[in-house]
Amino acid sequence: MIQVSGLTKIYNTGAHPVPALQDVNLEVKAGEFVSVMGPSGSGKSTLMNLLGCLDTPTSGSYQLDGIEISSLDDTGMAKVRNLKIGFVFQNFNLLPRMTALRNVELPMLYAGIDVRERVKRATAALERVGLAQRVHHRPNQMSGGQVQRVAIARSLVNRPAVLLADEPTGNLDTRSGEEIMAIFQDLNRGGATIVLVTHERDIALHTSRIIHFRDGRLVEDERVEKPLDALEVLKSLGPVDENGGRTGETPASNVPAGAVPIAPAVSDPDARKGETK
Ligand SMILES: Nc1ncnc2c1ncn2[C@@H]1O[C@H](COP(=O)(O)OP(=O)(O)OP(=O)(O)O)[C@@H](O)[C@H]1O
Repeated sequence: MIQVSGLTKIYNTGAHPVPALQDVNLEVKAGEFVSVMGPSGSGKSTLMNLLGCLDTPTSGSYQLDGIEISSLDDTGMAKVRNLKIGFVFQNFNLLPRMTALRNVELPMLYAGIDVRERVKRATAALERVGLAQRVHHRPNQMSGGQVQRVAIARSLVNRPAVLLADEPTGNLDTRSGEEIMAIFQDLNRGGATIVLVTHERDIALHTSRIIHFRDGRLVEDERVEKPLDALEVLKSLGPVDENGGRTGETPASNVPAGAVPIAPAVSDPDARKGETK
């Protein structure tokens, strides 16, 4: 799915060139769930910007889903970005005045999909992340975890080849972070290819492979024998309190089981039993 060879990015913006990425070779197969770790300044964001077609490398090759990205012009990159890549960011990047539904519709608007299909797909994506009851809410009417789930729904609607998530749990409390990881794990089990940047090893341990960066170089490619199961971790965190565990969060009991195909918002994983996908 992703094939990177000799990828190098040198920033020439200051007095001295900064080699942010140096000779990176990496393959991510379809259906893999990979995390990227490394100290601040090690090149993680630079890598994600290149993988996400938001920036061009100084040298090296990058193929996504069989397309050689380094040979594309800006228009070609924008097209690949919109159709092949789903982004999830730490700070959510939703439009504050728009409802969840409208936010999720946006990538399809840019892709020229008609309004009926947009609403249908956006509604289904919001249901998939457990937000059937929140489609007409705006971001400021939802908890951080819910807003991030809207962002994940938005990242899915164009059926991307790969999901790129940059610190998606960075602004969330432990439980909300686990709920987000439960969604990613469920998407991955359904076949999604996911690359996720995190500073937290506990989060990285939910993925089956951890790629470590240091000083712009890929220094270790670690296999995780038994990735943590987010639903199990949620179970170990105990039940949410009467208010859903945190201000503004949906109490799990308010989410009808039928509307939550993957049930990451439901803190009791047993509640998923008997559901069909
Ligand atoms: N636009 C830019 N212009 C100049 N230098 C840059 C630019 N973006 C990043 N850098 C430099 O490139 C190097 C790698 O930065 P990058 O943001 O990729 O690291 P990171 O691992 O994502 O760090 P963090 O965890 O703090 O986000 C750093 O030395 C950084 O200062």
